[in-house]
Amino acid sequence: MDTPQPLYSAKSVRELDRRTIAALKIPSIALMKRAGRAAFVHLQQRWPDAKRIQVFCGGGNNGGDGYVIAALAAQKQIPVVVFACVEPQKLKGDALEACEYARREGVHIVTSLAELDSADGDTVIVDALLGTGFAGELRAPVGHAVERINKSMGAVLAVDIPSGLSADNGSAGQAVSADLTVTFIGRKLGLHCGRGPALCGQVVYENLGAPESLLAEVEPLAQRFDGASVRRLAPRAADSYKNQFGHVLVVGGDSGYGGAALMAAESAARSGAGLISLATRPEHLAAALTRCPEVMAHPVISGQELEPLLEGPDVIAVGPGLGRAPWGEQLLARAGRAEVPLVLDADALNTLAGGRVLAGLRRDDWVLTPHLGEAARLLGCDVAEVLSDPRAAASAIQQKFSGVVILKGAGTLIAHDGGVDLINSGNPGMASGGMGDLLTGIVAGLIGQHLSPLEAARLGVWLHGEAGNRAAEKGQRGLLATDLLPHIRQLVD
Ligand SMILES: NC(=O)C1=CN([C@@H]2O[C@H](COP(=O)(O)OP(=O)(O)OC[C@H]3O[C@@H](n4cnc5c(N)ncnc54)[C@H](O)[C@@H]3O)[C@@H](O)[C@H]2O)[C@@H](O)CC1
Ligand SMILES: [K+]
Repeated sequence: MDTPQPLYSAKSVRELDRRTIAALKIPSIALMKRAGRAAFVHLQQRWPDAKRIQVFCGGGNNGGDGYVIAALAAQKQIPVVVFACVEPQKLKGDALEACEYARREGVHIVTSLAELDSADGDTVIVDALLGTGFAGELRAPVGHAVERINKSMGAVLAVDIPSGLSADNGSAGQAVSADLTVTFIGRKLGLHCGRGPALCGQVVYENLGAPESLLAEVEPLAQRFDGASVRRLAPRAADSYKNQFGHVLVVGGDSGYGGAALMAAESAARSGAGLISLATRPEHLAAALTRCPEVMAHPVISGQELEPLLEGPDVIAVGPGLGRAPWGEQLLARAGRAEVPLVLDADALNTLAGGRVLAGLRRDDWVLTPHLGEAARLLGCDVAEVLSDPRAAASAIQQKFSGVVILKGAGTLIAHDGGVDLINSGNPGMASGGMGDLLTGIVAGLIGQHLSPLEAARLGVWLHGEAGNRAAEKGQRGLLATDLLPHIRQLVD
């Protein structure tokens, strides 16, 4: 199993920069030249036929990296022009030195956007306006440059981070939308959550020779897991029997929402759970048994009828299609007190947020799986606030309710009592109804197979996204949640 990758704040990366310079015993301009060279190598690999390069340079060291890139392009006889957002005579330190280097290589520098030709499809634009020094809202002159980059026809390489994106939390107002981001020294959390995945394009990490051991010296904001670093299920013994792999009960499916509960039940089954029960409205029974006869479907019309069904299972998933009517509230009130691990989703979360049911309950053995809207309700804030710092929001929900919190998104965050994890898997085709129900079923199915709630959350999130990627090979638009089911089965072993 690989170790997860640490993800840092801008402040921590600046600290890593300092430590790297000290450890390598090189002047800071030498590190800047390494950064520029690394970015330029990736530019040439990605766009070997680039006819011209426009470099947008800011007034700090991110701009300095840009001047180095421009110098290297000029050395290779590639037509290159720099737009200096901050006049060169105002530059200081390494950025000034890098600018002089570019000048010595004959790079043409302009200080007004009007002097810049419009970039066509053969142009590569280098965004070196703002890096880890960016804070607050984007100020005016930089905003015009960002607008110009985003409206142009050229491909865009962002140096270290797309300008305007927060390295700390992935929030962004006006920001560069890049095709490729080459990031240095420490991976920044903001590249991987919130708006980050949409703004960065492909992300490439270059450590610029920084010793690996340095990374452990600085506290990360989160750990990034992928298929190689999540704990997988152990192979099954030849003499296995079904009771060893957990009995999952799914509770949900009020009138009109029967499919949600059934999809959760079926995905728990495809994740390898030994036995699956479903407690749902009587009217959904026939459809459930037709679609998936392996599921033991029970009709429930009141909380009382659920009571005996709570005795058998090893894990209970509550919420898919539960609705917010008294029927769902009654079921949640009872299931929420069951003495086995729980997975709560959808209207179970909305009802929990309402505070009338399970008020004040904190459990170490439950997994809450909110999307942005549900997260906002759980915290009593609006979605914009969750988006402004998704990691902080996931942590705040975990602190309020305990257990494991999966905040779903392009970079899904998993908050637990040991910190925050992040997993990037999946694709925009998965923005369709039913996908969350599958995740709920998968996580419950994995807990049934003896992973801890946290391990099940990690593996479940990765597996769900990966199944989505495989299913999307035939196209993202029109991808249905049930299209993922065969892939879940292939990935779970
Ligand atoms: N420090 C180092 O050792 C290294 C730094 N490197 C580069 O340097 C970058 C960090 O450099 P700096 O710390 O100089 O910072 P940046 O260059 O990222 O940003 C500083 C500039 O941004 C402006 N700025 C800040 N907030 C703004 C806002 N809201 N609106 C408009 N302008 C704003 C500041 O006025 C200043 O001109 C990294 O991202 C990386 O690209 C690399 O060269 C590798 C080595
Ligand atoms: K940048």
